[in-house]
Amino acid sequence: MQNPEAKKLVSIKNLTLTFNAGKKNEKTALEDVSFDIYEGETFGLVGESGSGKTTLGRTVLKLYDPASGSIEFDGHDINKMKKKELADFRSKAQMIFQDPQASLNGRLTVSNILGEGLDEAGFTKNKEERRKKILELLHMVGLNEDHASRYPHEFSGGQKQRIGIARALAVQPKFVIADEPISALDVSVQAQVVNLLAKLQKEQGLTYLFIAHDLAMVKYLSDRIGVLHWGKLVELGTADQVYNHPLHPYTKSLLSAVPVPDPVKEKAHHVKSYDPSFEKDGQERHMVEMETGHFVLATDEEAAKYKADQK
Ligand SMILES: Nc1ncnc2c1ncn2[C@@H]1O[C@H](COP(=O)(O)OP(=O)(O)OP(=O)(O)O)[C@@H](O)[C@H]1O
Repeated sequence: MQNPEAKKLVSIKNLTLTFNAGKKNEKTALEDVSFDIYEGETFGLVGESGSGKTTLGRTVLKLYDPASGSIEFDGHDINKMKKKELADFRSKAQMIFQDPQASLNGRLTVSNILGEGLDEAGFTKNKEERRKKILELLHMVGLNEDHASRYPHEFSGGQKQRIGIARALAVQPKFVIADEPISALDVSVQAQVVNLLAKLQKEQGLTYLFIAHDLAMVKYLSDRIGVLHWGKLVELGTADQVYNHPLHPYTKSLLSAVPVPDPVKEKAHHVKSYDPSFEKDGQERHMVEMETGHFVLATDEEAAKYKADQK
């Protein structure tokens, strides 16, 4: 948590969710899950495929009804919200999806995709203002005016994800669930999208629930991490605690699948610095892609070692 005084933005209590309840194919996807997400933090949620991460994200956005338990957003139970409160919640809490292609309407231009969000939130009084806001959103995510009239299929995966991010931010949310936002992207652009998310969080004071199966990336992004295993939260702690002193055997097994970077032994695939550089503990770092496909953040000295090792 960046600020120990921060208040709870999302509070999940004893959440249980069952698909196909009472049927032969009944499946309890979440069981008695409780945790809080504080304003301004990034909460990383990790677990293997099928552990319930996406289901949890969707339930927090009120896309699924839990069997029991509660979810509070800004102090209000989302399952007891009245129409106006619910509409407000829907714009305050947004999602960025794993597959940017599938989450963007292919029949709309980028301008209309972003404009739709602005219209929904009632942020556009007239055409000129709408156009200006669309350009602002494009610039915010590193795109430009020329991109506005194009369709999603005309963009690369990384650019599509930038549009997905701009779409989520059009309604000025406080809370963003990023559900494996870089998994579908080419490894060479993953770090750029992560940097963009980190930059936007700083600029706009966003709170993130960052869902991933890769503990290595989550460690660098998250203030705290929760580990889901078969629908249960088996570990919860600061990124450092979970990564360096895991308590649960499942977390340990997840970690053993994560290669621990060793500049001497492990060869890097690319050594790249991005602008703005990734920051950790107040120090600028290089994002280095390892041969295993994982990323590590390296100091100047470490990056130089990786580079030398590549030759
Ligand atoms: N709509 C649904 N109907 C029935 N079962 C579902 C549904 N959605 C998910 N499940 C089941 O619930 C469990 C949790 O799925 P979920 O998609 O939340 O996992 P996940 O951790 O996000 O996995 P992945 O990383 O593969 O996306 C799985 O066993 C899945 O098959």
